[in-house]
Amino acid sequence: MVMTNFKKNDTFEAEVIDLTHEGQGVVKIDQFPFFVDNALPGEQIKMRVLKVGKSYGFGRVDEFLKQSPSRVTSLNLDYLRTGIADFGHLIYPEQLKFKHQQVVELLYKTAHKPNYPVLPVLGATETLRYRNKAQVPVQMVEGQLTTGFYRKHSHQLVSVEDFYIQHPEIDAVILSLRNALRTVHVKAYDEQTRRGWLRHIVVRRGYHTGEMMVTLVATSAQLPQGVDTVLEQLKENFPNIKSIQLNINKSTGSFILGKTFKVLYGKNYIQDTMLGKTFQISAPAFYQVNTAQAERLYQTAYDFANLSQEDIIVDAYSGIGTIGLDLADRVAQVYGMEVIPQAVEDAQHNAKLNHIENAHYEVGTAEAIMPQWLQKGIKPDVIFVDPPRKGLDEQFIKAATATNPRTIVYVSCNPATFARDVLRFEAENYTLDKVQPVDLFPQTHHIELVASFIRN
Ligand SMILES: C[S@@+](CC[C@H](N)C(=O)[O-])C[C@H]1O[C@@H](n2cnc3c(N)ncnc32)[C@H](O)[C@@H]1O
Repeated sequence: MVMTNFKKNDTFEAEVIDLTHEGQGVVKIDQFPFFVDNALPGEQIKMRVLKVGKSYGFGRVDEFLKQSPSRVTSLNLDYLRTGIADFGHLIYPEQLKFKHQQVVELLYKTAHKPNYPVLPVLGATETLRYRNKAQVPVQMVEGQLTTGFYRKHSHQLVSVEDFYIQHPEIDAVILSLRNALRTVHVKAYDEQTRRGWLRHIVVRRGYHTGEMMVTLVATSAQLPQGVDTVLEQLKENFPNIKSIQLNINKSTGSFILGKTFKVLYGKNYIQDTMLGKTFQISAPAFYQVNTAQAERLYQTAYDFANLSQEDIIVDAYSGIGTIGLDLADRVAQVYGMEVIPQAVEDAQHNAKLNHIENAHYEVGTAEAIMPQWLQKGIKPDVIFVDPPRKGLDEQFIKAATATNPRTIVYVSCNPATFARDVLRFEAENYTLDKVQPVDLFPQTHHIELVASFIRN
């Protein structure tokens, strides 16, 4: 019988038998599972019970009795506590094995495909300091404006100066800004009292160009005294900064960005290149955070598509047009759709910037626009989809498959929703062909993949 009369602070000696997809160790005491931070499979630990629920509990490591040879012992544990690097305690080759196994298991459990031959994960060369974007919360800690990251599942700020997986110039801008804002006594927003001005600092940096954009997310358009001088100094110290913007977010919710942007310095975008094409990226638009690995991801997507010069292509969930514009020279026409209007403006501008005349982008949801294109008689040979974490909408899948493309190439940042969508494509007579995970997020539990479906 499963024993459930555990109490807080009970201690047990146990072996860690597994890892959850978010990087917690799994321990079973009398069949009852506990999830334990900073514990790796194969490790023997003395575990202290923190919390007990009906069917599982949480524990913490009081002492390691035996550590795993795959453990990174030098990791600053704040990176685990905040989730900045929730796999950072595991050596990189083991991270890749675990991510591969996760995709195999999801295809088995959700899509009923035992032992699917998922290709080995394309690992990154740069496994640290690779992120081209930071979104850093700001809070008053002991009376001082502080930048850092929230402790997992909370809004309690842990002060961080070295963000470990972000480009060092991004960290330097955040630190310099924090120090200067302290000198002019800017107050961070307080979620309880709803007072204070600054909520987040968002920094983007083009991987190939080095161009930087700094966005201050604040509660009002009125700059507190001294901020204009701080920003003047910042752009002098960091000549790579080409854009400084203010984003107004008055809400009480947890969305980082509000709807209104105001340019304080320079342009309302920065530029970067991907696979040799130039892209304008505006503040609200999506741009993959690991450019080097995203280039390998897109290259794999093109290889899976077997493109020919006569092909008509749909680039669904197109963002600023990266997937469609990088391949436009190799095909007849590209049609893209995307829900964020500024991203579509970027895509249209990016087509011009790269002298591309055969790419057309529309604002709207993929699930609304794909049925319209079906009605209009657009007949794509290949459809690329790159949805957010929630995956594809059923209405989109029905309309997309009804246009009868020979191949559908699916770029996914969430293997769980991808596995669900595999069943939906199979119901419409498309068979899963190749699955290639690509690690865009070293040191974290996130995994990206590209897959192809072939018409039966
Ligand atoms: C993972 S990003 C991919 C963007 C682009 N393909 C790239 O590689 O940079 C997903 C994109 O889908 C957009 N999006 C979210 N929901 C959408 C929907 N229902 N219809 C169309 N686009 C949507 C987001 O704004 C975002 O730009």
